[in-house]
Amino acid sequence: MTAKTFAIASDHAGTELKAALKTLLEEQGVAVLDLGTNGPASVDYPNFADAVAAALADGRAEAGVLICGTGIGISIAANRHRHVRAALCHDITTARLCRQHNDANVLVLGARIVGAEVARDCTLAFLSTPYEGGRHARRVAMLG
Ligand SMILES: O=C(CO)[C@H](O)[C@H](O)COP(=O)(O)O
Repeated sequence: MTAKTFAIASDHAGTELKAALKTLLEEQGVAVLDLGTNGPASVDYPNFADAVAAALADGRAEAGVLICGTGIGISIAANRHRHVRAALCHDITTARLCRQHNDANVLVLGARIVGAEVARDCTLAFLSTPYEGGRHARRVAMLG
């Protein structure tokens, strides 16, 4: 992943994890565009998936991180956008393979499912793993 700027967003279930991952990304030299939410008030995760999708579409960011309670709803919402390949990851292996095989451009995490250390490992793997292309390119092209 060669993204210079990551867009990051979560619903109310993911604000604490979002803050931690924002710091982690910045420590890795990545610029972070924080699209909320930033308080404890209950919000609707599709709006935050749409915000990250819009940032990718208009070039404000090259990749994204999305977080909700399970990661499921926000990944469903994100993948409604044809330019988004959002991957819900639960461990370092899925975070690595979603880059190598799927050229995922959005990492999705469930804040109520994975612990903070696993989420950090997933983020670092996502950040550091390049897309392999080759046989995967034909399949990824079929997604768009
Ligand atoms: O995981 C989620 C969607 O997939 C949401 O974070 C979850 O549904 C929010 O639930 P609640 O309103 O009870 O906090």
